[in-house]
Amino acid sequence: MIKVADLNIPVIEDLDINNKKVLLRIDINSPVDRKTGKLLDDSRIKAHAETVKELLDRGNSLVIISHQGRPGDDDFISLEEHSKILSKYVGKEIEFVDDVIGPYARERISKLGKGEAILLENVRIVSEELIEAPPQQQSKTFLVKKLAPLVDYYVNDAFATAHRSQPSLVGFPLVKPSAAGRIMEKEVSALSKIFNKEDSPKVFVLGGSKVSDTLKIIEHLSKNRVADRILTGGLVAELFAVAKGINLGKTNMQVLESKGLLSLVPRARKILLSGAPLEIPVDFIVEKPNGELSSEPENNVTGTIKDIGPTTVEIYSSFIKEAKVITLRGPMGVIEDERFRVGTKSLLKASIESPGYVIIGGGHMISMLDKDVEINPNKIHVSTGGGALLLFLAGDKLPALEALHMSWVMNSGKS
Ligand SMILES: Nc1ncnc2c1ncn2[C@@H]1O[C@H](COP(=O)(O)OP(=O)(O)O)[C@@H](O)[C@H]1O
Ligand SMILES: O=C(OP(=O)(O)O)[C@H](O)COP(=O)(O)O
Repeated sequence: MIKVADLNIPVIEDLDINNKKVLLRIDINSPVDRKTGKLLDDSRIKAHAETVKELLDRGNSLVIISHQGRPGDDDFISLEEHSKILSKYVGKEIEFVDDVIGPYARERISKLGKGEAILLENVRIVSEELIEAPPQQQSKTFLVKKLAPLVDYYVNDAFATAHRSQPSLVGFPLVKPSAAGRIMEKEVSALSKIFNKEDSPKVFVLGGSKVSDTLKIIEHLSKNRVADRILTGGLVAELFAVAKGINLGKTNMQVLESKGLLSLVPRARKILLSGAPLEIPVDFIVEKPNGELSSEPENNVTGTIKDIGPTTVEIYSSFIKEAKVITLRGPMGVIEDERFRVGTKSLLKASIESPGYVIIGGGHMISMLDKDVEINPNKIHVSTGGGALLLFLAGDKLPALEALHMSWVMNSGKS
């Protein structure tokens, strides 16, 4: 059992999950190469292989579900490649089933033999999965009603999606005995130990392109007085620069507009006015229309912003050096292009070389960690989560954890 604030979260031992048919929700959402459609990083797949192996060793058969990307985005792809990589890490074939709730998937699940494991297609091809709603409502979705009767238990290992109240995360615990998987258990236990409210200064490095999510995170970090400094990069920084009244030039405004981000300017302004401890870059690496790269100050940007600039790296690194805990999520630039990895890599290096404890989250940030960096657990925690990690650290109750608690209360009669 793990305890998170007033929640009791059952783990595999609490339910004695052996020789059963288990629906296992994992998060193997990974960065995708836009040109080839291939996966750029398999850290999450490797991490979840551990839970898969253990459940199989306990004699269970597994129906594995996950999402990848969001409909409409380049990385919204099939899980077929994931199944091959997962098979490699588990050391046993995890058959890919090209269906989620249709007759083919249900037939395959019904015939699943002892010790077998299958991975269903990207659960977000079922449109219900995109809707966030309370667990009671999610437990009545087609997804839950079609799959739940075919399994004995539900195990949620998807810490990285624990902040979403979607059917595959919060619907099943209300209708099946449920437990947290090993990754969920390890993340929650490790983060609760590492992250003390009293340790300061706490520095957060927040970049990337999930701007709306990051605004929510910043609001929570700020409201709960968790962050001493928030260093912004990526599209998050661009939005705050605009909110501050800085002219980033026509091209960058067009980029923000095309991604629907300009509607977030009033919210970003409110965050700034509320006194959030927020820093924005003083310079950027930009790409000119002729392909030339240059470093430009924040108040004289002419090209397309692709990374934070060298002066920003220097200033941010000095804040990192003074921090007791550094949490990084979301890259500083367009890291798919090698030329724009310098900002992100430099801040990662500064964090690892600093005396503070380092928490690294989010698929893109993790993919920038050099493979030869030694991960000493007394110094670094590499989380499988990004948004979920940050909201957890900000003191939010994650819906997936709340649903597991509800399941425990319903099935054990204990609170
Ligand atoms: N200045 C920028 N302009 C456009 N995209 C950016 C910029 N900086 C970062 N990005 C994009 O952010 C994406 C990663 O962000 P995100 O998905 O939020 O990270 P995470 O893996 O933590 O979820 C990358 O695809 C990267 O290209
Ligand atoms: O990659 C994820 O989140 P993250 O980018 O915050 O780490 C999770 O798979 C959740 O994906 P979502 O933000 O599309 O719900």
